[in-house]
Amino acid sequence: MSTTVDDEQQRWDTPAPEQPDESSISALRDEIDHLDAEILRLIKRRAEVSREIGAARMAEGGPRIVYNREMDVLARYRELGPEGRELAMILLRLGRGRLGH
Ligand SMILES: C=C(O[C@@H]1C=C(C(=O)O)C=C[C@H]1O)C(=O)O
Repeated sequence: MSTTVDDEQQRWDTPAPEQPDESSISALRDEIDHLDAEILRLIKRRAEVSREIGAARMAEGGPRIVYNREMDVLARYRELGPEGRELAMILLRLGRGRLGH
């Protein structure tokens, strides 16, 4: 494909997209690392609480799963789209089994 004079002109006229510089990328990565640590902590705690409730309920002869509560959890993550549903399903699964195994 050959370039025309107009293409060349366009290239000069179009501002380069804003690129974060190295130091802002590094700061943003630090924020991601911090967020991941927090998310992991919260996920572990959620699984713990969920298993505690499940164990208490089963000790009283109740069911392991309460579907209407699980539907509420799925609805909560709906704003994230299909991935939100997957995420909610994973959170529910983590509350049932051994964490991370
Ligand atoms: C934690 C509970 O037990 C189970 C786990 C749930 C959860 O992890 O959110 C929701 C419903 C139940 O299937 C509960 O009943 O609230």
